[in-house]
Amino acid sequence: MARVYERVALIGLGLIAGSMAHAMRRGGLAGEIVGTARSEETRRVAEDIGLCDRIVATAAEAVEGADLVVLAVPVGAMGEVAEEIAPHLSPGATVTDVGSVKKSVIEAVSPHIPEGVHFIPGHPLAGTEHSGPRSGFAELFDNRWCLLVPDEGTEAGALERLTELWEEMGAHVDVMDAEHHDLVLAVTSHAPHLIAYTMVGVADDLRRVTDSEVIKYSAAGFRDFTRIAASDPTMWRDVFLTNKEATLEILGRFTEELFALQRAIRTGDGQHLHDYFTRTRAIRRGIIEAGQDTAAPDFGRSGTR
Ligand SMILES: NC(=O)c1ccc[n+]([C@@H]2O[C@H](COP(=O)([O-])OP(=O)(O)OC[C@H]3O[C@@H](n4cnc5c(N)ncnc54)[C@H](O)[C@@H]3O)[C@@H](O)[C@H]2O)c1
Ligand SMILES: O=C(O)C(=O)C[C@]1(C(=O)O)C=C[C@@H](O)C=C1
Repeated sequence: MARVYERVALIGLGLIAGSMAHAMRRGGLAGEIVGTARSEETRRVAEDIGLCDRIVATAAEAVEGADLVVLAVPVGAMGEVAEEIAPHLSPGATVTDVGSVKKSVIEAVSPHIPEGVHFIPGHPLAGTEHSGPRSGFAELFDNRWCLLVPDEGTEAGALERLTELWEEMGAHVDVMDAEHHDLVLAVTSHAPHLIAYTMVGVADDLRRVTDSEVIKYSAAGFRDFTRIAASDPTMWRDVFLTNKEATLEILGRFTEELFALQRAIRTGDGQHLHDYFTRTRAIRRGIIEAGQDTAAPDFGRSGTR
């Protein structure tokens, strides 16, 4: 047992906070885990399944005496939660978040952080399409990256302690600046989600138009799209609204490439298609060879809200 924090407050009790609760329990990393969620139903479910040591009604109450506060709500709600908890934070406490976008969360949260409290934004690169208090599991972060976004003023000791927590929860930790984070994630996560949402929408429209069985007989690749497109609508609405610039930049590039491939198909330019697919295949093989294919196993959990 390696206790890293005495009292951890989890604000928002969904997939990520729930998985953190399970992972902290697995490693004995927190003296006490206090949780809160906006909805009474979520708090009741969390209470029923014993997700935390204590469930309280408000975020203000949850952070009292906590040496770590984790904001695990949709990115669009981070600012209002930070404002609510600010007067109740203990001096010397660390506030972190797990939001999928970093620049906008920093802009929304930082102004509320009092003097003497450390704010170290974070983002575990691990998730599923499920959400809610029942969806979390201890293994979610095993062998996955967690990116931390300290600034020049971040106290080394506070960063070390948060790094230790994530490592003890199974993750590899890297440090990145917010702007770079948002661009990288636009490529690796945000644009792919939008493409999946679009592809499933197109198939659904087609089914209505032709009355064919597009979805019933969908092949494996499309099934993967439907998994991704089942992700939480509120979370993803907020991701696109807050990572607007980087996502639009990547979608612009994506559209250009798509047009080039479309043209190659129309003109019968097999060489272009073959070269393109050879290049992308090499990327996948490179990832496997470098041992970086750390996709988490599907534990088949279903989520409720
Ligand atoms: N799901 C993923 O794959 C994933 C991965 C990494 C990071 N994240 C990020 O983690 C955060 C939480 O995501 P999750 O998947 O755990 O979500 P979730 O939907 O499972 O849980 C979100 C929690 O926040 C609460 N909440 C929602 N709106 C709120 C508001 N306005 N004020 C207070 N509480 C509110 C909900 O009641 C719920 O308890 C998000 O910022 C998301 O971007 C998600
Ligand atoms: O596996 C999934 O379901 C995910 O989409 C997880 C995923 C990702 O894109 O990799 C989604 C959003 C996050 O911010 C981090 C991880």
